[in-house]
Amino acid sequence: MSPHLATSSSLAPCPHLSKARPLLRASCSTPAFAAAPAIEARNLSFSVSTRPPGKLVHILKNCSLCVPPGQLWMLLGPNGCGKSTLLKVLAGLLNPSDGTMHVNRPRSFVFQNPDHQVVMPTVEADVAFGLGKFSLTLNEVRSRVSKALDAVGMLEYSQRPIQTLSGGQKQRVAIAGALAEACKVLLLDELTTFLDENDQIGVIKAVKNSVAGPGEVAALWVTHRLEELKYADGASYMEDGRIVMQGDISSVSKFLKEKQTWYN
Ligand SMILES: Nc1ncnc2c1ncn2[C@@H]1O[C@H](COP(=O)(O)OP(=O)(O)OP(=O)(O)O)[C@@H](O)[C@H]1O
Repeated sequence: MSPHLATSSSLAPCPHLSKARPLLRASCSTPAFAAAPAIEARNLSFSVSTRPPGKLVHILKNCSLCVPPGQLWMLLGPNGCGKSTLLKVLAGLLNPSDGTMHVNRPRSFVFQNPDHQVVMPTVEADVAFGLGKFSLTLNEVRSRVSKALDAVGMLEYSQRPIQTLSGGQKQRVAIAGALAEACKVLLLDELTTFLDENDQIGVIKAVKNSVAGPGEVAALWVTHRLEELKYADGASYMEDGRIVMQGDISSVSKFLKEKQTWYN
């Protein structure tokens, strides 16, 4: 399942963005995106064919987005609008039916349920788990594990049994595992859904710290929670399979506030 790779570095503006709405600042052709984007999608569509009578269901419709390296972007939208599907397409877990994309490698997908991503008995062993495929010395493994755990604020937990961790701490260990493998893109699917407020903030801060580090990591974070928007560098808002608005946080927040006013 290899995704289509785009060769161009510019993004066409989203065709579904109303001209009356705030400026689309996620276009890779704007000066803010002078660096090559870490994630670039152009007019991605994804459809599935249902069982008899074989109707084609269009889940993603011409989605374009752009995330620069070293930034955290959020993907927002109501239930069922296609956020997780878009993330899975970007992760290479689903093949788009149309459109092109480029995602820096290695890329890591972190799932919603914290218990689905930790596999080893201790924190340190879990973060080191994926490093077996590289030819690293023991010292190199230790160094990568320590740096990754430090980035997510979990260094002091390195010897802890995994089952003693909270959900958010498990998420942070999963992110550390990706960082230890020098991942360039983190695709994060509603990580905070099952977490209490403390754990939620701990995970967001861990992701912020990961993208702020020297590795030029980019993160795309799917969420329902508007209060998480303030931690992001930018956001895309989806409805019914389309990205209808994207840009910096103040533009997206203003757009969402106006939208609430329209509905109330
Ligand atoms: N394999 C599939 N076959 C049919 N419909 C699907 C399939 N996968 C997803 N869908 C539908 O596509 C839509 C988008 O699903 P998706 O999980 O991407 O939305 P979402 O925005 O992440 O939702 P939520 O916020 O509730 O997690 C939903 O209506 C879902 O039922």
